[in-house]
Amino acid sequence: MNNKNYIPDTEEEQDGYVKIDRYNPDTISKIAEHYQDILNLLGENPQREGVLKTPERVAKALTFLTHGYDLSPADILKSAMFKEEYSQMVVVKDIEVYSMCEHHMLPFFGKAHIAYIPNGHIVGLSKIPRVVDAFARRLQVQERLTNEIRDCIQETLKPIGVGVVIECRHLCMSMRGIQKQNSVTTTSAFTGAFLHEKTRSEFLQLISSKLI
Ligand SMILES: Nc1nc2c(ncn2[C@@H]2O[C@H](COP(=O)(O)OP(=O)(O)OP(=O)(O)O)[C@@H](O)[C@H]2O)c(=O)[nH]1
Ligand SMILES: [Zn+2]
Repeated sequence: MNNKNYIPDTEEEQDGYVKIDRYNPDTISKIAEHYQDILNLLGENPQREGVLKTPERVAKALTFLTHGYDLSPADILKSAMFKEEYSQMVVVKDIEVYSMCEHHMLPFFGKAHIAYIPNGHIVGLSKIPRVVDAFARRLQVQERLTNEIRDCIQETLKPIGVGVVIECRHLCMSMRGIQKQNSVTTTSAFTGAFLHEKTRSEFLQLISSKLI
């Protein structure tokens, strides 16, 4: 897998990535200590009752919000692949996405729509949103998130093609910076059959239809 965000299996594969003991109390309290300083630097009184436990809360929240670093999306898919002769498009749409932009560490959130055409194997449906989460719960840009999901499904399940569309709002563009409240960013990534107009149109039509 040509992807630097994957959790490496061996030391040699690490390529600069440090695996941390995410839920270790020492790690949480180290992060919390930094947040105590940050509160001070921001003009808050860290001893004020309401924010006394805030550094620890933030540390726990950030630990959760980045837990994707500990997951191997390929292994998630491999855990539920089944031999099946279904050869039509499988679409899982409206998957909630919560991620954080790597530039400002502010949330971006929205929906992912994912499709693949099986090539002898299908995957457990829940594994697709799990793969989305495994990549989203890291510091990201929407474009890389989109490509990583596509590449993981293509390389692991080896389907006839994969389609990924993600639509998100970025808080770094609404709460601050340019302060545009209604802009939505759409990204897409395709492989195989989805590179052809007809298949791609079917996918785009299915994700925009309201069947239920
Ligand atoms: N392409 C892309 N850009 C992103 C994403 N999330 C945030 N950004 C952008 O990252 C850019 C960082 O630009 P900089 O000029 O270094 O940062 P900045 O001074 O805070 O920029 P402004 O947001 O324009 O105030 C901004 O244009 C953000 O809108 C993303 O998922 N994809
Ligand atoms: Zn940002």
